[in-house]
Amino acid sequence: MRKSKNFMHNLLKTFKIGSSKEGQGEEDWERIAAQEQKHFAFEALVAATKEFHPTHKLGQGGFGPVYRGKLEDGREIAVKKLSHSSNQGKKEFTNEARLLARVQHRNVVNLLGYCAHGSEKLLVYEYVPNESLDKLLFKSDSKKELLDWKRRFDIIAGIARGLLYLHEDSHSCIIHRDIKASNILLDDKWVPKIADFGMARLFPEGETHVNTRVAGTNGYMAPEYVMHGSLSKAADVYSFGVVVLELVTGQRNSSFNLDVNAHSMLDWAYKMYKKGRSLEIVDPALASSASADQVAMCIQIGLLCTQGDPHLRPTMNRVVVLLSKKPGSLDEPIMKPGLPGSRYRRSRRPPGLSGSTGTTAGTSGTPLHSFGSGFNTSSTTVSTATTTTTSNIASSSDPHGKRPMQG
Ligand SMILES: Nc1ncnc2c1ncn2[C@@H]1O[C@H](COP(=O)(O)OP(=O)(O)OP(=O)(O)O)[C@@H](O)[C@H]1O
Repeated sequence: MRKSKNFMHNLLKTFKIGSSKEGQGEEDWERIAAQEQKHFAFEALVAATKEFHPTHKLGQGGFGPVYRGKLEDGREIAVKKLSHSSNQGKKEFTNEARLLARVQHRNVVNLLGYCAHGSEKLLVYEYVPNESLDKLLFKSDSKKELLDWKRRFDIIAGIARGLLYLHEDSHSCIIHRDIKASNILLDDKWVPKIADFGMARLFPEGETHVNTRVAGTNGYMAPEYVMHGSLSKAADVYSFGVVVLELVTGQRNSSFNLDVNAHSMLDWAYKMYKKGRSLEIVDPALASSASADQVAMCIQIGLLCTQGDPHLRPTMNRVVVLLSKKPGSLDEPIMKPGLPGSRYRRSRRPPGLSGSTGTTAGTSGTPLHSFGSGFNTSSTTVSTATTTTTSNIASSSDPHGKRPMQG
């Protein structure tokens, strides 16, 4: 479904994105926007957020604070306020407005409207109550318990559908460029919503990749993008694969420390998979809820998506199909994750060959806890890696682990 062209047009005009015809005054777009009910009066947002009261603050993004609010009609909203000081933020802010105005999908956060009031610029979203995935997965053990396997699997499937929509089904291809756990919001029914389109790019029709300056988050960026600025849908697929493995392991890729011989969670996951011990990487919090074959399938999908060669990664279309299939019919990941040094070098084994190496044990419906001692991941030892992974390449200079947006 598309949002109305008028909404898009008026939004662009509001933030002065693109060209605007001379002579069309502010009254014009105010009038049309009011008709569409997409333009929010500043006063309404002030009232909804109790004058942007600190207790209503949900967090601080790259371009400014986000506040929770309630409109007079009862709708709950999240309001992003552009910081006056941030030039970088202004660019991301307008980019987010421009791209989100084009999309509408169950798994993409819904932009309800916008407000420009003097120097104030604000975006108004549906409020997504269950916080971002990183807060649940990495920041508190009690919250982690809320994410049983069924929820995690549904989250994986939902993000996959949202990304497929952005890549293939919205009216032009959108590459998100910053898929990560903190940009996945969860609603009251645990439906995942892809958020934060500050760095997203519209992709030229007919192009398979473009070269661009690197901007993204450590631990989630594909090696060909980090090393060569080569951006394609496969870069989002890579980041998605990282999120899948983070959901399975409960470990953040960029700050992994369970195994001193592994450079990152991805490196660890791949090595354990190759040893046929992949169930040992599963988050202990999932012991009673996960089924081994479904978990094994997700590990394999995560590893397929994070292969160093972008051509070997599945498309999001393929991922959605794989997730809907019965486990056991997947290709083998034939290449290690995030290997910039051996870019495009293929294994002699053809893709799709399912050899015995690295396959995971499990029969249909077998609960994970019946696989015995596999959960003691801290005692795992693996051979010394000679490869460098994405998380080692990207420097970590800010608390968000985010590289600055350069272009
Ligand atoms: N629609 C929403 N509903 C509920 N919470 C939201 C919504 N949008 C954003 N938030 C919360 O507001 C905070 C800031 O979000 P924002 O997307 O601006 O930045 P971020 O992703 O945390 O950081 P960065 O910009 O560095 O990636 C986050 O904690 C996020 O969970």
